[in-house]
Amino acid sequence: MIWVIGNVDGNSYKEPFSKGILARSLRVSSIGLNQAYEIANDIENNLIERGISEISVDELAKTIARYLDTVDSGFSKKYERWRTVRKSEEPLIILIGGASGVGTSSMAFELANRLGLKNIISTDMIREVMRKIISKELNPVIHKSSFDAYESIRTPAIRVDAIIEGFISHVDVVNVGIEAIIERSIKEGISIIVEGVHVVPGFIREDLLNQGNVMMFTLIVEDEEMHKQRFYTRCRQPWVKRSLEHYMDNFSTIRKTQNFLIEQANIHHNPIINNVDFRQTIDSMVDEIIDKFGGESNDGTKSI
Ligand SMILES: Nc1ncnc2c1ncn2[C@@H]1O[C@H](COP(=O)(O)OP(=O)(O)OP(=O)(O)O)[C@@H](O)[C@H]1O
Ligand SMILES: O=C(O)[C@@H](CO)OP(=O)(O)O
Repeated sequence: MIWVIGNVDGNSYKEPFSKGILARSLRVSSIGLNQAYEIANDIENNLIERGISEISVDELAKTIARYLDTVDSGFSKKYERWRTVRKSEEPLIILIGGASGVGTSSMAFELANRLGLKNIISTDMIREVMRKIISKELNPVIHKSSFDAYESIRTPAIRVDAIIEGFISHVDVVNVGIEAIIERSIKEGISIIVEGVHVVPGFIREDLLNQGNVMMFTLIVEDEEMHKQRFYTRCRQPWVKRSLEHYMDNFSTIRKTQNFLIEQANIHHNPIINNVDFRQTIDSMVDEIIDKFGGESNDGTKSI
């Protein structure tokens, strides 16, 4: 057996070498699952051939980077820069917003898998807790969907557009919960992905966004027909209880909320990703994260 020796706060620990853990850690470099397992297998065989029974985490990481370099220098650069992000003392907090149906929950799940993150929270769940605390009488808008919240605004719309007014009132309440999650994650050092329609650029406190490794993305689906299809695919799953009708009846207002999200993302210089191909979406998010927090690449450029 090969032992991997690590160090936490000056205390060393050892654990058995795991091909599964190694393979998963390679996924961040956009290496497919099969190739990642083949590489992990090769690296293990190489260690056995060299008669190594103990290896430090740093030495193992160097061995992996050297191996990846022989396959594709892009892989090794990405791998090493991701390690810089992982070694940061600050947790990674990724916020993924987007209008209903564009794929925030699906992409959060895929990204967590790619990065090996264990915590995902949906803003719909934060809202659900709030609905138990705040009565419909006190705050009717959060008891609606983000896109039809305008139907419950008590005071007449002050802004020109009632749909956006309703959306803002709805998001504003849930945002309090999002900020609490970010505060707690920073305080406890927990890396997390927060996803949902309530993640809107310009709403979350700047001082929180500037702390630690916080990164926000806005997902969109530019093509109307494709966006519509997403609701069909979601409702096709037998366990999904959301009614297709609710989203189809409100499709034009959902698109309006997407336009508002795009405007906000542009004003606040947040990355916008057109979520067409899921691999490309995840690759773009990973690249943006590594570019922002992974330091300079070896050749001095910021792009990967
Ligand atoms: N890049 C993609 N390619 C193909 N299908 C996708 C992609 N992203 C999401 N989908 C599919 O679109 C549907 C809607 O996605 P999802 O439920 O993740 O949206 P959402 O933004 O979380 O919606 P809501 O905010 O209303 O909960 C799902 O069936 C999902 O599998
Ligand atoms: O408010 C919304 O836009 C959606 C987001 O998922 O929630 P629900 O469909 O549960 O109303």
